[in-house]
Amino acid sequence: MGTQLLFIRDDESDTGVALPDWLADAAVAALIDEAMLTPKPGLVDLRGNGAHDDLNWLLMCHSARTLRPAFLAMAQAGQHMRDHQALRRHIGAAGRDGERLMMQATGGVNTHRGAIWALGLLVTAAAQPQGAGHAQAVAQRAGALAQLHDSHAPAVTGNKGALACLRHGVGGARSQAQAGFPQVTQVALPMLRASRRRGESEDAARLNALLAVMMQLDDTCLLARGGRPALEAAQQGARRVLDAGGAGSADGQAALRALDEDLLARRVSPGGAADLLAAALLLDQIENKGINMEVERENGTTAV
Ligand SMILES: CC(C)(COP(=O)(O)OP(=O)(O)OC[C@H]1O[C@@H](n2cnc3c(N)ncnc32)[C@H](O[C@H]2O[C@H](COP(=O)(O)OP(=O)(O)OP(=O)(O)O)[C@@H](O)[C@H]2O)[C@@H]1O)[C@@H](O)C(=O)NCCC(=O)NCCS
Ligand SMILES: Nc1ncnc2[nH]cnc12
Repeated sequence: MGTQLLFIRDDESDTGVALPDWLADAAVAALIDEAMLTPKPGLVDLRGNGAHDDLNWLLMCHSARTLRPAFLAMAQAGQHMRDHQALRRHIGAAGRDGERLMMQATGGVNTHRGAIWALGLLVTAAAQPQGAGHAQAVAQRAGALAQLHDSHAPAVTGNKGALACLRHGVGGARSQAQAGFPQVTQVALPMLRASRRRGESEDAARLNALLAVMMQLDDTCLLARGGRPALEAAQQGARRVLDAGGAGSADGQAALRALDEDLLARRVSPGGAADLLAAALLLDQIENKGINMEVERENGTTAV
């Protein structure tokens, strides 16, 4: 039923919180939930810094909170700006401001560049008053925004992800967004929900969603640090965990430990897949809110 719902587009939702504020809080919460999910292969989690010398989960959470004003600015623009080209330029500037805030807050460590991009586009699209609020529709609108040219963006970023795209002939974060986040809507969310339906714990469901994305994603974090061998090791290792029963089973947990050890030995981590898990957790919150509102409408308790 959730996929048929229209999202409430008023400035004030049922809880009295303006929609852009709610979306900014939801984006920050999704990033914190991702950072704290444990045990993730190669990534920062509650156990430690994974394959990263300069990261830990407290820094990831601090970075996430620092990004709230950037997500709020993007959601507010999505709610009020009707000219899509102008909106694209506006959120591009807000995204670059967010990157500067992140770098200041972390002392120059890249904690969330990919997440600012993905979740920034999604909060903008979710706040747009035209169109439906279910995950697929929000991701498609976000993809349409990502396809628009931002005339103020630097032609070449020189970032490691962009270089990895050129060297290995993959699309990376930019293509994933421009395609409407298929790894989020067609892989992560279905796995999250299927695991929940099977009665698995929320952590196991989220880990399974991460692993499902890892199996297929052209993750430029892995490519930049470890080339094709690292990407293939991560993809095959993720498949082995899921084939063994996933993060909720004893065999799956053993395979997950082996994958973690392999990625740590290679000093690589699936940072792009982690960002897309956070994007899935954000869209999950958005759809749940739509569903709750529909229930309240049916009960006659919320005027829409
Ligand atoms: C279009 C942009 C994404 C620009 O990206 P660019 O091409 O310049 O490359 P990167 O910024 O390097 O890569 C993008 C990040 O996206 C994540 N990612 C990787 N692969 C994918 C994928 N296939 N799909 C989705 N997302 C992907 C990944 O981010 C995570 O990794 C980062 C940590 O990496 P790490 O290697 O540890 O850190 P580094 O410091 O880079 O290296 P070391 O020195 O430590 O080895 C972390 O950020 C995670 O989030 C990629 O890194 C976009 O950013 C852009 O154009 N922005 C401009 C503003 C804008 O237009 N915004 C629009 C509204 S938001
Ligand atoms: N948990 C995490 N560890 C390392 N890099 C990341 N990028 C996004 N989330 C991450």
